[in-house]
Amino acid sequence: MAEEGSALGLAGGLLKAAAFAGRAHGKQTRKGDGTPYVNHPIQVAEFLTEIAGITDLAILQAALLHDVVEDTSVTLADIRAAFGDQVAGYVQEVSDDKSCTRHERKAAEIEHARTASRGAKLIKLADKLHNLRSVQGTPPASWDQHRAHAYFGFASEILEACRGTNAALEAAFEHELSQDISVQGSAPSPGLRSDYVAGDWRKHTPDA
Ligand SMILES: Nc1nc2c(ncn2[C@@H]2O[C@H](COP(=O)(O)OP(=O)(O)O)[C@@H](OP(=O)(O)OP(=O)(O)O)[C@H]2O)c(=O)[nH]1
Repeated sequence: MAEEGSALGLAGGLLKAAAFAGRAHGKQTRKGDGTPYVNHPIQVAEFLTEIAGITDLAILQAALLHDVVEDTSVTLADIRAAFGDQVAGYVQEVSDDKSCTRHERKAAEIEHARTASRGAKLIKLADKLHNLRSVQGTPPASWDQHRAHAYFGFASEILEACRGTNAALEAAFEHELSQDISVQGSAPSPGLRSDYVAGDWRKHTPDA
């Protein structure tokens, strides 16, 4: 078996988590472009290496697995058994409670981000950065311009909650927030509205 920390050990650890996530997400697709859902956690892990310069295997594995407990039948105990306590801990930190309403869940997500570990904050930032790019490229079909602006506002609150974690990732996030969006033929306007006030995301995000 490859030694942990060796190049082969790191590659093996990453591939093990990617394969696990692929099996767990199965035929799930992204809401916007209908591509396999697993593309999202893979992209999140890539942002962490490419933009943030992260090489910590546990953080990268948790990025690959970050939606598995929230969105599939896999449990934290399964993650712990396959990847250990540290990875399971990060996944727990970034998993939302799907039994709550959408407003409760999103408010809790912002609140938890403030006190999350550095690893969990890195994953949150990369996760929302990819979602922002998805909204710009192919937003979920049911979203209008207001809903897209609401998501950018919500994401900006996640950014503020995670400030001071990684300068390059935060700069990429800020850049994304300032980019124009145009949904369903609306006139392009900066994703994060200049008059956005904390909590405004609730106005155009249905609670259920
Ligand atoms: N922007 C975008 N989002 C998509 C797409 N496909 C699935 N999603 C998921 O939809 C969520 C945003 O939709 P909302 O209506 O605000 O939230 P909800 O699905 O959790 O109720 C994101 O969750 P999240 O909690 O913000 O992030 P995550 O941790 O679940 O990834 C994201 O994961 C897509 O193509 N584009």
